[in-house]
Amino acid sequence: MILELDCGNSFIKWRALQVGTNDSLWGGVAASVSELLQGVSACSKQLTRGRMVSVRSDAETKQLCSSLEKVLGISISCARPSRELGGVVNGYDDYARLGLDRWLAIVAAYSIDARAALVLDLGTAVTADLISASGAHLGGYIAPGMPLLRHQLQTHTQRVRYDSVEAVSAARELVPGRSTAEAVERGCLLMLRSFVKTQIEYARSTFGNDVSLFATGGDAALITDIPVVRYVPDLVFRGLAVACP
Ligand SMILES: Nc1ncnc2c1ncn2[C@@H]1O[C@H](COP(=O)(O)OP(=O)(O)O)[C@@H](O)[C@H]1O
Ligand SMILES: CC(C)(COP(=O)(O)O)[C@@H](O)C(=O)NCCC(=O)O
Ligand SMILES: [K+]
Repeated sequence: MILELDCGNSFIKWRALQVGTNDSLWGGVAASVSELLQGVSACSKQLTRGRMVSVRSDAETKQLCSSLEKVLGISISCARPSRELGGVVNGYDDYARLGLDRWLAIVAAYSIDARAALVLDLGTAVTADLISASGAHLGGYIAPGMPLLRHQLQTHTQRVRYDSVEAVSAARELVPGRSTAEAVERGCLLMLRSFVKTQIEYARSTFGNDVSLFATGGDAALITDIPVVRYVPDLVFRGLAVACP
């Protein structure tokens, strides 16, 4: 079995796959390395190798990779930047600076549908990337995601305070908020959704209606009701399989 790891800025997503399939028998979301090891321990005996993508610093990525290799007794290959992969050409002036999670999501989107696409990834940051029908990455956008939006308000004000239980129930609707939790959660959610809708309008004005809209990331569920957005939770993992076959 192969261990796949996607190290974002907030969480490490992982899953274990039977080699040659896309069916994961185990998987999870870990906030720390110890939580990751705890989760992986259920299937660690069956692992034969691993592959990893990380947007953390080179030093942290290297350290994480080598400690996992040691503990699990497998070798782990790490996705590296490239100018071209799977028929997609990286659109950055300096291709190595494009976030690897963005790059792999783009490559995966094009491997699913070789046509023009908008790829949205909603995590710590929210990113939007455009690909032409011929596989040219046109570039993209980076904005704060939900965790950063609410955190900025809480850290730069004195009275914006509420607990996580209030936050969960506040976000169920979008009508004007009648408490701090409702006002902030709905305000941030509206910002996020407006960003996404603007990206969709831009993609349609660039490519016409012949464009696929992909969404992934831990907060993608917040926008999947927007018509024709295709939610692919494992988009980054699918790209990782192309980068590290
Ligand atoms: N099981 C989960 N554990 C943690 N966060 C989750 C989970 N499911 C959804 N989320 C949401 O995912 C967001 C983080 O998304 P993610 O794509 O993991 O970010 P990153 O790649 O930046 O680490 C959080 O804001 C949280 O609301
Ligand atoms: C934009 C990101 C911070 C998104 O990270 P995430 O929200 O998935 O943790 C990451 O892709 C990154 O660090 N990119 C490097 C800068 C760039 O893509 O231009
Ligand atoms: K992201």
